Amino acid sequence: MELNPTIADPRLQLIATARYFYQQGWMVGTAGNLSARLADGSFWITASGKSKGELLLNDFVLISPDGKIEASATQVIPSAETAIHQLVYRLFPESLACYHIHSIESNLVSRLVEGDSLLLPPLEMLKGLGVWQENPYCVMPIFANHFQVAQIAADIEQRFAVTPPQISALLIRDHGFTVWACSLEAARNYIELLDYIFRYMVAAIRLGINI
Ligand SMILES: CSC[C@@H](O)[C@@H](O)C(=O)COP(=O)(O)O
Ligand SMILES: [Zn+2]
Repeated sequence: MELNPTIADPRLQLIATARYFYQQGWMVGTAGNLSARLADGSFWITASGKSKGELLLNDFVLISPDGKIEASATQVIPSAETAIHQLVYRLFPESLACYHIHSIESNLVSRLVEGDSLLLPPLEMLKGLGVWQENPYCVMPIFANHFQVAQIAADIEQRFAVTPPQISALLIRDHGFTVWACSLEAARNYIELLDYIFRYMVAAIRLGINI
């Protein structure tokens, strides 16, 4: 089936964003997945196993809010991490985009602590993530990277029910990170801001600067 773009179809924007993330080295070797939610609560998500640098319109699957496939081209299956996107849209219904990337620095910083929280340095860049405080104390949740993605989603749901995240982002140890936002542009900015913060942390440690 050929899936034609329609008005308010986010797929072309997701294709451009995925190409940009791929060029940054954040989605190499088919890694990562992007989704965008529509007004009716369904969301377009990247198909599984596609090179994110050269996505086509047919490399997306439309998922209903309850997780059913509403539309897809033949021979594509939704991202293996669809359950996490679905959960994000359920927990944060104002979100219109959810992006997941694998950057080297996100994996390095996920090993800086043994616990389940990463303290981010009090950089000005935190304002871009919505943290407007003098000397901000901002902690990012870390989740274990289970082989079963459903287990990662269950862990996220359980933890966020008790402790909502300070920022719209989560880290999966030795895997990558996921952000969500109320627009596609804001989600891209969150990815860039966190990448900057993680690169800063790695560079600071290399220089022996206390973070
Ligand atoms: C390099 S494969 C990585 C995958 O296992 C997964 O973590 C990922 O981010 C991409 O999975 P996908 O099913 O293509 O959305
Ligand atoms: Zn992943």
